[in-house]
Amino acid sequence: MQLEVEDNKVGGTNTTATIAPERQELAQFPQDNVDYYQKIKWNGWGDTRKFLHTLEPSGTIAITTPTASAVPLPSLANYIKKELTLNGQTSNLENTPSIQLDQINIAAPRPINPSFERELQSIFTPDQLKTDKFARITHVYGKSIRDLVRLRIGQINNAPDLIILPQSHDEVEKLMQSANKYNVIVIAYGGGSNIVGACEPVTTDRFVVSVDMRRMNKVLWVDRREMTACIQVGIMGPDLEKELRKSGVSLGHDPDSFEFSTLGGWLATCSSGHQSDKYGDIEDMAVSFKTVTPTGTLELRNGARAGAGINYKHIILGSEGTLGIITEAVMRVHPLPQAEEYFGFMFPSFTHAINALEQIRRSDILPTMIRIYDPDETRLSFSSKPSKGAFSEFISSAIKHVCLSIIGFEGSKKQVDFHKKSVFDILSKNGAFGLGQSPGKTWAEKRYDLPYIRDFLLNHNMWVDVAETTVSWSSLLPLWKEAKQAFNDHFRSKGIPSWICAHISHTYSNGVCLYFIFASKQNADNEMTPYTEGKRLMTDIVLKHGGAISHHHGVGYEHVPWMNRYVSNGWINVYRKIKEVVDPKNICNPRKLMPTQEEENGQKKYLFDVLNVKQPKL
Ligand SMILES: Cc1cc2nc3c(=O)[nH]c(=O)nc-3n(C[C@H](O)[C@H](O)[C@H](O)COP(=O)(O)OP(=O)(O)OC[C@H]3O[C@@H](n4cnc5c(N)ncnc54)[C@H](O)[C@@H]3O)c2cc1C
Repeated sequence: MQLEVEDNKVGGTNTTATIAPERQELAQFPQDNVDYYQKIKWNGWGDTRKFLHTLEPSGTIAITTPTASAVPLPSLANYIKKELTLNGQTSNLENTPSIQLDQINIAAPRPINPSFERELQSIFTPDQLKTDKFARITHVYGKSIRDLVRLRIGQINNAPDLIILPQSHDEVEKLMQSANKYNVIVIAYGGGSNIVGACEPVTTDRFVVSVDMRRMNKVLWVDRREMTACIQVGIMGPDLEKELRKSGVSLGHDPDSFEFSTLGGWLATCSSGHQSDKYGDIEDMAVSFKTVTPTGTLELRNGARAGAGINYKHIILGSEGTLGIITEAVMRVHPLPQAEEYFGFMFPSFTHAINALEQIRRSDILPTMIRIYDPDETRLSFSSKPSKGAFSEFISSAIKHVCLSIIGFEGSKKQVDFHKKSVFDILSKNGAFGLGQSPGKTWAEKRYDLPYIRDFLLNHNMWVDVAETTVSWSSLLPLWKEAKQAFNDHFRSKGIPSWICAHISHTYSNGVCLYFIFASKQNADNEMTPYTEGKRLMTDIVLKHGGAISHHHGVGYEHVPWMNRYVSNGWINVYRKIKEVVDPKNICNPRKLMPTQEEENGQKKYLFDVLNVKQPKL
């Protein structure tokens, strides 16, 4: 490594001159002249090269990866058939393939204002401005079930007119000034991994630019004394960690979408990663950042904390691109852990597991991460394994109540040993049975793989979605029970099979993140109603139990109809006033995050209700 270290800082500000050769190479993205949006599945989750679940002629589901072809998952097909069953009948796995890209027609871009076009040409090189069909299709949606269904049937009504790939803060500033002058809508696009409709253009009357941030991918400096790093926020999770690790530090933010999301997206949606119990959620890691708004750039001071009025960073965190575009951020980092140990445990029931979790929280000696799966998710977890081990088979078929838990520890060896002892004592007092490090290791290796199953389900006439919330310890079990019962009752009473499971993935002194995954089959009319009904039901139940609309997925337009039940009107008005001041023409990602006045008065329908109500056959 040839890093230049001066005043505890590695690298220089806004320059690549002092950056090591390997970092310079990364800084010149795209290294292979291929932008990220070209490498990611346009109609599904993840990297086109990484994973494919296929149904073999034998009826077994197999998984194909770049290194191994068709590894069978012997229990998964049976699990899906059995669990998505009604009245004892076994569900079949019908084929419902996606449309091909070349079969999709989209409307031509709206005419561009010639003066705006001239200004763009003076700011950007031609390679940074894209209007081709592929670029427009890959920037219209995120990765929600509605998004994927619309892509798979070729329903693209409102693609952005132009995609811009800025490479510096200055370019974003010039773009924003120009867009504001010509009343052009600007939507920041990170990894596009949101599942709440947060990046979708939803107005039809103005020219729309999607600002793909992923070429802004440099770590500008690392300060090992203050343990902070200044980073361009278009960087994707793996590139960020790779760069930080060269300086012996890590951010410690590891969402399930880590491989395909950006630092800017994390900040703009208040994201949370697996290890939040130790390193905090993204808001705890963010020290300061620059936000380019239509009326100027908002900057924050660095520093450990300040009791000097409102904490301004919280006005931008979670604002989902509606107030401006974040370009660079100073983040807290931590030294690379000396020891990383992950373990599997089995609890006799979900209640035993929750009791243990609460006692661990109260002890203040926390693991880095702890995940508890309810019995349904435990069975899914065992049935999605490649090998048909006797133990896995036994668990996935016979056991009704046990719950798998994955518990991880990171830090110095001494710290890990100390934490392990305290946590293991609590676990054994609550009836947990140790499975050793093997399930923990498997979880750590495969932790980004589960979402690929969604593409398989869509290929076979099923849909799957998630709902997550932060709920108090006292409402946790009542919410879990009611949501599962109500979801299954709702669908089964209509003759539609359904399946729902849950896990707990982040803990706080006054609550936890409870995360549901639910699935059903398309109904006979092949419309989106089952999905919207399921989503509405789950969100209503979450609010009834005092849960947050979202612990980490954000609002977009999917959660807007519930916002005035979640925050008071006073706060909605405060947000609207801020928006009027920083974005008077409403060019930044309109109709997201908060209800408009017309939606609130009932003069306009919520996008949740009007977008995509009826779907043709998949
Ligand atoms: C399979 C799967 C698993 C997931 N797991 C997690 C998880 O564990 N934890 C979690 O927190 N989330 C998770 N998510 C949700 C999603 O990954 C997060 O919301 C993530 O933070 C979005 O980042 P992104 O870069 O993809 O942003 P995008 O989806 O591109 O954008 C999200 C919003 O942020 C805005 N935005 C993006 N970049 C900027 C910027 N530079 N300035 C201003 N606004 C910006 C966009 O306009 C949009 O409103 C998951 C999603 C999927 C599909």
